[in-house]
Amino acid sequence: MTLYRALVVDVAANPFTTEPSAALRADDDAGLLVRDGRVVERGPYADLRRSHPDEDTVDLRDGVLLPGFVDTHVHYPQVRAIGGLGMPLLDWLRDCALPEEARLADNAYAAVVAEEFLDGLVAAGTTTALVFGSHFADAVDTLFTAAERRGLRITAGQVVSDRILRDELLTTPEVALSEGRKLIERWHGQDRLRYAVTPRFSLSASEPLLDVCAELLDAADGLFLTSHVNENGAEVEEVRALFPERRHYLDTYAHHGLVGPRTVLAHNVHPTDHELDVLADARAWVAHCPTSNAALGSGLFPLRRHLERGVGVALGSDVGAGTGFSLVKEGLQAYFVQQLLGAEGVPLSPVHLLHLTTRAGAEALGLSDRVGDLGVGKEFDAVWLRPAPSSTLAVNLAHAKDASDLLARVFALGTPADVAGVWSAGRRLITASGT
Ligand SMILES: O=c1[nH]c(=O)c2nc[nH]c2[nH]1
Ligand SMILES: [Zn+2]
Repeated sequence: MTLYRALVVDVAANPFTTEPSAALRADDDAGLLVRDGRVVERGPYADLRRSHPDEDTVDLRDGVLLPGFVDTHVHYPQVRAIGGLGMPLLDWLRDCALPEEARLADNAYAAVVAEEFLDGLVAAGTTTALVFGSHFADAVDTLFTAAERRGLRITAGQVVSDRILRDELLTTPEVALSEGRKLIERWHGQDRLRYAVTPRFSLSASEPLLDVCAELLDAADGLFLTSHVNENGAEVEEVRALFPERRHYLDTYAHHGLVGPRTVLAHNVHPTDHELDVLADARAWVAHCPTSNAALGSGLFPLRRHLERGVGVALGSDVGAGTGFSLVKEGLQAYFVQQLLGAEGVPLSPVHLLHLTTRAGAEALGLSDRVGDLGVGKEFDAVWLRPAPSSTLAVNLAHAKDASDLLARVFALGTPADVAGVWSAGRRLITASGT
């Protein structure tokens, strides 16, 4: 067993339904006793030390210990495609993302990209992610192999499309079914890995391919479905033209039985009220990706309408349209967007931001009994933020008046450079750069 000593800050209840100050749990000089990767006791360090005098202590008092971040939407083959600014979605896909994604046909290339991608997650303090895979089955296999080696909690799948994209990225319903089945058999439920059926978006998926997605979703218990929806005005119009019989964009998925409690759809910047009702009834989740939405000019996310209609929302970095792996940055950008919406926005407190970056993601991924906070019984997935001495963040942390104020300063100023340690199920993770 190991005893961790730190200022521990996490969220113990949903601040959208509980008073944020009551949802916040902040323990100064706390002890977390970890056995077999799980938190088995939490309390004042002095008490735990007294009752466990022989356990090793890891002293993390310099800085703050948070639950590992949960990224509910991030693209593995786009780690080298970050920073393509100045283009709307469909141009960005054509000129920036898809040429890079095509390179993963070479599995040696994919193996290097997989390590860069996982390094990016870990360096940003992300320990759990729902990952958009590659169009190439071998590259997806490579990602799972690398994630298993590191002990990260990854849900991912092969991206499938059979129209509109460049030829190398297209499959057929028959091939998608057979490759998907093999990947599910090999990886779903293996260690901390699970499979997500992943039509890229209905713009690039025919009705027969969406039928195959439904068939794959039935191939094992606990499979996830992830895709994109309602991201950009031109995209929504094109989907409408391609699916004249469907009521709206969401219906292109719902019609095939693809919208349920293990569905996570990215963006949803432009939903109709009926789509929000369908999502809420299905208990499906939306991955809000605020830096991506700003970078591509997709729009300002209507969080208030999602909350009022009962749709669950978590956060995604959406690398590479998003501007990096940091969920701290996504949290800050989510806050900015709601501020910019004025009376239509939801004023987000620092507790909301920590909730959106940790607990909400765990819930979206059906993992809230295991990760998302650092309570007793949860796995020790944690990120230790320790800013460089006399950095602006260090100065601000030293002058925070309470835990909520400290979180506000973390979200305003924190970057991956402040991540000094990351643990996944009690195991310390190391990146290529030595985090
Ligand atoms: O932000 C996005 N990134 C993508 O890679 C993508 N593909 C379809 N729709 C998308 N949106
Ligand atoms: Zn995306």
